[in-house]
Amino acid sequence: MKIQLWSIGKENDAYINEGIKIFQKRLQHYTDFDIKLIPTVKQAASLSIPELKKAEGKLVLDMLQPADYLLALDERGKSMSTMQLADFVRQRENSGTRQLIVLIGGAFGIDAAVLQRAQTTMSLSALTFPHQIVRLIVTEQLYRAYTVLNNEKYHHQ
Ligand SMILES: C[S@@+](CC[C@H](N)C(=O)[O-])C[C@H]1O[C@@H](n2cnc3c(N)ncnc32)[C@H](O)[C@@H]1O
Repeated sequence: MKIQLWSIGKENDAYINEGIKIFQKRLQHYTDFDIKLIPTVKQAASLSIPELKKAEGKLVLDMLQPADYLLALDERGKSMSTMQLADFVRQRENSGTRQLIVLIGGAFGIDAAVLQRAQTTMSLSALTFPHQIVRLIVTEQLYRAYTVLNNEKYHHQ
């Protein structure tokens, strides 16, 4: 299964990038994993927040393939333990999902139309994190999930 982490927003600051690269490299031992940063829409400054969310949502919806499984990250979503995340990944692999898209929203979150398209919406906690930090957490948690699925020590040491 290919996993793509899509994130609306700018390049990572160097200190975040360093961490992401470490876990991205480790995760790539287990699965085909890639990160795509989606720049916000050009006219962002002239849009209201709902208009901006809708425009960003349209960008994402246009990029998705019908068979893609969409896991949206939203603080109001379903919370999962690491073991539940590992189970989720296993289920996706067993169900023949070819591409799992993990989506991180922009500064104002993910538009309702995209949340509706998502098969699963996951919360990392009730706290709001900056999207760059979410990129790092998700990359590490996916790596952690794969170490669980492969009976590696990382999660239990
Ligand atoms: C700065 S946050 C946007 C917060 C926005 N005000 C909202 O209410 O959704 C940017 C993105 O990071 C992700 N994010 C931040 N905190 C999160 C959390 N606790 N759980 C899951 N995703 C989170 C979400 O994808 C969110 O769209």
